[in-house]
Order: sequence, then structure tokens, then C-alpha cells
Amino acid sequence: MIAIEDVSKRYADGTVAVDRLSLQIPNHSITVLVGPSGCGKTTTLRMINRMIEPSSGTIRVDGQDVQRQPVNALRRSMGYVIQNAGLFQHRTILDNIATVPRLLGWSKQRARARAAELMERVGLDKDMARRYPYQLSGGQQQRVGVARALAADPPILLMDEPFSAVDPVVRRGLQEELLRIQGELGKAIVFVTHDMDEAITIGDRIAVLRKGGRLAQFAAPDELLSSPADEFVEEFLGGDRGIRGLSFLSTRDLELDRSRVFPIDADRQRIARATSARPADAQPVLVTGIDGKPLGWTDPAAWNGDAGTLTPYGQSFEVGRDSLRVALDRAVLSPTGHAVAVDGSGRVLGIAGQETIAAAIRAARQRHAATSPQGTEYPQDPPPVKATR
Ligand SMILES: Nc1ncnc2c1ncn2[C@@H]1O[C@H](COP(=O)(O)OP(=O)(O)OP(=O)(O)O)[C@@H](O)[C@H]1O
Repeated sequence: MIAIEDVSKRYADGTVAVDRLSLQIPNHSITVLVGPSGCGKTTTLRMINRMIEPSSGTIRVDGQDVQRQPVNALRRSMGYVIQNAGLFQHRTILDNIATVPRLLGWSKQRARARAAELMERVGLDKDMARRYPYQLSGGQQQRVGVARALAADPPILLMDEPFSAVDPVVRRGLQEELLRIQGELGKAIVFVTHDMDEAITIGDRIAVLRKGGRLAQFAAPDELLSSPADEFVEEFLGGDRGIRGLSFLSTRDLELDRSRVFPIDADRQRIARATSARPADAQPVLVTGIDGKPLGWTDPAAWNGDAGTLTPYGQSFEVGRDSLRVALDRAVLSPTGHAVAVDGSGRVLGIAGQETIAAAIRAARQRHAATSPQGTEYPQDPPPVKATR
């Protein structure tokens, strides 16, 4: 949908911010521009809505050269979200969100009704409608920024480090919210960040830029992690790209042990019988409630049926939804070295030890090596839901 063709930007002082950049940014997807400070990310983004004019090259949206379009109409067809939200301080939250519909000539009533609808969509309480931006937290202001950008239902959303100024927990929530909204609306989103983790979490495709605004690599996150184009990209990805790559491996085929899972009302003799024949009988068993949900670990020999004596199981992972990275993380943090696998409603499906998970990782890589034309390390299994990377 957005075609950046051989675009350069040289500022008046001679700085070359972008150098012969070409990128095809598809519809219904999130394309992330990432790279070190000063590599031309913001300049690239702003050339799309003509806040900055390129020195050479062409940018087309749906085949139309943006240079030939009236700048106001062009900008209204693209939502724009920036760091710290950039809200109008003297306008209420509702009127902030209603800004573009009002500019488009909607009646006050219609624009406000649309704004109220969007507040709900981005997870803002109705009560906030009459407040002013200074009466909201940073994270809430960012939600208003996203709602304002979406108000006129533009097909394109340009986002420049929108979540950089909030703390990591709020940031994670905003990323998940963006993915949820994108799942419903399917915009063409161009998202600038300097944070590789953020890029991997939300990007369908990632363009890594190097200083001087040159493209180092343009690829899907799993491809980037498994086959960085050169040392610059590899260094930018960081030292733990192997672990990060596990985010793209599904837990769907992970072998689960069900023999060490018992409901709280199970006969204690039965538990002892089922576990004593095994060499690993010193290992604990997982006790579930009668609803099948996990309660905690116990040593089978010492189990007296009292839920109060169980060792907390920490966090579980959802089979099929969570990645092997999540499963491995749960196992590493588990007091028993085993991760608890649950289904979508939180009922236990089994447990998986670190060795089992490591074997699944090896198998997934071998499967991939056998089928991949490039022989890259990670399989192209349908990736798990992004929010769980
Ligand atoms: N108006 C300007 N005049 C001259 N040079 C500029 C101007 N705006 C940006 N630059 C320079 O162009 C280069 C690219 O800047 P840009 O803001 O696009 O980078 P960025 O990748 O978004 O950086 P950051 O991550 O730090 O926001 C930088 O070297 C910057 O100093």
C-alpha cells in the first residue's frame, strides 16, 4: 500500500538523514522502522505524510504519488501518534479525540459520539471524557493519542515512538492493546521505535536502518532473528537472539507428562502407586483443584491432602497460544524445573520439564532445517499469538 521508492532526504545543513531508501509497506500489517538514534526513522515516517518533503525519490500510497496530493487531505487520511501523545491541553479528552472528525466537517454531536466509541475501543473509562490531558496518566494519554489518530478511520496509522515515555508494564499493555485493535481494524501501521523488543513484539515486518538512513535489512521478526543480514544487524539484535527466536516456536506439539498430575481429591494410595514405580519418584507431583486448574506442587510421599501445604506453581503457559520461549521461562522459574501446561480455560493439560522443552526446540529446528530453502535456524510454524512473545 505504501511504496517508498529510492527516497533520500538531505537537510539544509547537508545532513543526509535518509539515503536512497526503498520499502514496500503492505496493507493490514504493522511495519516497524527500527535502528539507532539518528538513523532517519522519524524523517522517513514524516515524509510519508509530508511533514517533511523528500529531496528525491517518490512515495506512493495505493499507487498515488503523495507529492501530487493536497497536503491537508493527505494528512487526514493518515492517523499520526507521537511520544507523549501531543494532546491539546486546553481541550477535554472527548474533544481531543473528536478533532479530526470536526476538521472533516462532522457535526459536534456525531464527532463526540465517535470519540466516545473510540474511548471504549482503546480501553479508556467513560468518566475520563470530560477531563483534561493533565488529569490523565502518561499511559492513559497515549491511549487518547491512539484514539485521536483512529477517529476518522484512516487506512494508515503513523506512530513515532508512541510508547517510549511510559514504564515497561504500561508499555506492554499498550503494545497488547495495539495488537488487539489491529486485529479488529487491520490498518497499515508504520511504527517507529529504537527498541528491538518492541519491534519483535508488534512487527509483522521490521526494517532495520543504519546511520545515514540506509536500509540494513527488511524482514519478518523470526527471519531477522535467525538470519541477520550482517554484523550491524546482529549486534543491534543483541546477544540473546537465540532465546528471542524461541518466541516463534509453538508449544502445540510439546510432549506433556500427565502421569504426575492429580486432582486434590485423588486417593493418596493411588498417587503413591503411580509415582513410586518411577526412577524419578523424588520429583513432586502437581495437584489440581476439582475444576482441573493448578493448585501447586507436592512431594508425593509427604502429601496429606491439605492444599495449604502445596508449593506455589508460579505461572502456567497455554498450549498452542504461548511460545516455547514462554514455556522455557516458566520451567526455569518453576521450583520443580517443570512448567505447567494449561488449555484456554486454565485447566491443566500436563507438565513439561526443561529437558522435554529443550528436546522440542531441537526437533523444531531440525524440522525447519529439513524444509527451509535457506537452512535458517527457526521454523516457519504458524507463530503463536504475538502478545505472548
Ligand atoms: N531539521 C533538521 N536539520 C538538519 N538535520 C536534521 C534535521 N532533522 C533531523 N536531522 C538529522 O537527521 C538525522 C536523522 O534524524 P531523525 O530524527 O530522522 O532520526 P531518528 O532515527 O528518528 O532518531 P531518534 O531515534 O534519535 O529519534 C539525524 O542525524 C538528525 O540530527
